[in-house]
Amino acid sequence: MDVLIVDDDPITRLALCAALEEWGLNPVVAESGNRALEMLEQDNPPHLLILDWSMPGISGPELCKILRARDDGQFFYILMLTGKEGNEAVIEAMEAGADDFLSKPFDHRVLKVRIAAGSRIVRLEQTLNQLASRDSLTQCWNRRMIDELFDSTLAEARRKGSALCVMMVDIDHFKAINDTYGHAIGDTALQHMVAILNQNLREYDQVGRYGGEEFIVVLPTTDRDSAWGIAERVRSAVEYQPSVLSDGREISMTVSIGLAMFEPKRDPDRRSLMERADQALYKAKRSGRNRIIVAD
Ligand SMILES: Nc1nc2c(ncn2[C@@H]2O[C@H](COP(=O)(O)OP(=O)(O)OP(=O)(O)O)[C@@H](O)[C@H]2O)c(=O)[nH]1
Repeated sequence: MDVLIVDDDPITRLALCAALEEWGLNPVVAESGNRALEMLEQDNPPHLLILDWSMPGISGPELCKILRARDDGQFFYILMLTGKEGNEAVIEAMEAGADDFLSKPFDHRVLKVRIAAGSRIVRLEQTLNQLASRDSLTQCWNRRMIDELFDSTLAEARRKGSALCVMMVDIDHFKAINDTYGHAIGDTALQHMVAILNQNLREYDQVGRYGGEEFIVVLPTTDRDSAWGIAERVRSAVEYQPSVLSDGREISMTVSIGLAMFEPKRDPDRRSLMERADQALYKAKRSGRNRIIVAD
């Protein structure tokens, strides 16, 4: 687990780094509150912080308040490690948003158990986050999360004037797979389908499970032609890569795809774009399945 040490004193930073490494953690350092803030705004920041109180620029308590006021849903466990001591300092630090408080000089064994307690809370929070945002069968985003990601991707496309496409992907005659092989094998087929999607999409494309066998894929910075290419790659991969069971049986599937491109004047929000993708999917189903239809 990454642990961010925020301290302006190089000796303390070195000592903390050595201790954390010894305890199997991965220290990351910032020499000021301002630098820490920059680092915490990047992707995948550390979620466990050891924070000094008095530093040039943003102080420890100020940094706590800034992080607690953010509404990006990121969780940080903050241990304030400071030369200050006494109840007043504890109260001030924890009112600012610190989760724990330790005075310098500190006993290494006490820091170790406090960090262990913080790690447990960070892991618990990560588990909760995973449960709340992922579909438990396929591990792609669940409906609530993909809606949220879709909204923010759409807002960004509108702001930057960049392209955005969405595809609704639905397995053809999935009921027949369940009826023929049973529900458990139907589940395996759904997992296979998501694996194929992940293999054929880019890192920044987002896949969500929208209903039983219906998936939505949000394709940022993608124009209609590129989106068509991606959709065709997915469609043919599903057709030609059957799900192989442990006993060697192969479950063949096909998918129908409805594709729609974001048009700022026409699409005030996610719903109208999805409706067009949905209508295109419906046409794909009605006109024979195993095909892609692009919305008008
Ligand atoms: N195994 C499994 N089946 C599911 C799950 N969720 C939904 N289903 C099944 O998915 C099937 C969807 O069937 P329909 O909506 O009739 O669609 P279809 O058979 O795929 O037919 P078309 O979409 O018209 O090609 C139903 O039989 C549901 O029971 C799931 O999590 N696991």
